[in-house]
Amino acid sequence: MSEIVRRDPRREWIARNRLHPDHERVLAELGQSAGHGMAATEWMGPNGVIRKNPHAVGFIGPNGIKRIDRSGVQQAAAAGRGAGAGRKAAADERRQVTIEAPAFLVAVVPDMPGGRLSSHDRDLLGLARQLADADGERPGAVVAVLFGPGEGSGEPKERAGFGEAGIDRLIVLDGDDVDGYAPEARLAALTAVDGEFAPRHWLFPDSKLGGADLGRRLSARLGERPAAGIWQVERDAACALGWRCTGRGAAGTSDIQRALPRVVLALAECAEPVSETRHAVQPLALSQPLPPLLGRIEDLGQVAVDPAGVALSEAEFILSAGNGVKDWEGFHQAAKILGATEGASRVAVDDGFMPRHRQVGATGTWVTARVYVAVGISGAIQHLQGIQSCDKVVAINLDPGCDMIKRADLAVIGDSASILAALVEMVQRQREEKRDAA
Ligand SMILES: Cc1cc2nc3c(=O)[nH]c(=O)nc-3n(C[C@H](O)[C@H](O)[C@H](O)COP(=O)(O)OP(=O)(O)OC[C@H]3O[C@@H](n4cnc5c(N)ncnc54)[C@H](O)[C@@H]3O)c2cc1C
Repeated sequence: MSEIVRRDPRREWIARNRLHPDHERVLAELGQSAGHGMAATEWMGPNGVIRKNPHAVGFIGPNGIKRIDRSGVQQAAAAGRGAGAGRKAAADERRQVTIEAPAFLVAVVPDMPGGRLSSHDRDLLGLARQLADADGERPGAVVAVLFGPGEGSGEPKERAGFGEAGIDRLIVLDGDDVDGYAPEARLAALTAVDGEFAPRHWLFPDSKLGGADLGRRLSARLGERPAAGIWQVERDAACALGWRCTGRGAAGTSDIQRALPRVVLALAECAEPVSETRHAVQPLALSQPLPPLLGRIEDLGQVAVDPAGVALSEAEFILSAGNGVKDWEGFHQAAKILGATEGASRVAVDDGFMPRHRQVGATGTWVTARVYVAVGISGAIQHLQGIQSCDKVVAINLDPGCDMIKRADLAVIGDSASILAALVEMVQRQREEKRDAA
């Protein structure tokens, strides 16, 4: 047999094409995968020369600047999309960690928008783990403090991923008092937690969803000067708690370094979310029930807004139209019935079907919706860049091989007009049944 190494141009092409469904498998076969579904940044080529894969490091951020991918979501998702079984196996491979007698506690108060951990919450839990696990001899435990329905009312489905997010202990503070917008009651509840468990650190997401406000209130109550806008935490023996932090200051124009205080308000991407361990999520409870509080704020509930008036960058649910939409009346009707904000591909905008401010993508708006439904959009790289922060992507398309289907978490193959019509009919029927039942 000849010793000559034969090249396979097709496999090499797949190895270069990150969107190809077999990309991860072929990378692994060629020894260019770092395992756990992520592309390696460096490997040795057939002639002994070290090769670098510049694409494996980071992604383009919302402001167009290349960022380090701290979330691991893109790579994990890319790996998982091609092989659902692979993703399950990766999840099962996580090391189980139970911290029986923690040396200290790190408390995290996640925003939980829509009742689920957001990516910002997961970054924060990653930061909490960094602080808790720094001393292998005397590890701390990460305790998440949630406001919401108690354990007695059943385990919500969303809590299933808490262990994977890095939570060792869970305190659920429930009751009508802390429900909805109730900063006074929530502050009183957190003060009670502080009094009883005295966590070494309190971590809040520095976000407009509640964390920024609550964190500042708790700092004032505890008499601690908080560190806000934190994006990096590093060990520093010279600091009182052994850590130094860097945060955005001066209206976001410069970085400020200081010793890490007890109360920390951290930005998204402050740390990598937990990816290798699964934690115990043991329930913790206050020994005393929360005292009744005479609140001065009354939450009158949420105000319904017209989704059509919501800016794309703030929309949680987007129905986006591309060149594959032919029935525009049906599309607008579907967006109205589903309560979705409308988006569009550049082609739909250039063709005059949608206004320019509805364009999603590199030269349009970078969106962060929890659900993004792409109707008749092929998934050009410029469009995919604009939706990389979306939680769940649903694609409706005739072409099962298009890039949007590869990116999607759920794909529906078929004609956009008939699928949207069927969806509208189903939603309307369900609403009528609910009305009849009421
Ligand atoms: C510098 C530059 C910047 C750009 N910036 C952006 C940007 O910000 N945003 C952006 O979107 N694009 C941008 N583009 C354009 C981008 O490259 C693509 O051309 C564009 O996104 C394609 O739009 P589309 O997917 O709607 O259309 P197409 O590529 O034509 O895809 C139409 C899709 O609809 C499907 N389809 C057809 N009929 C049906 C049917 N009846 N039912 C269901 N599916 C159907 C097809 O299978 C296909 O997948 C940019 C391009 C350049 C060069």
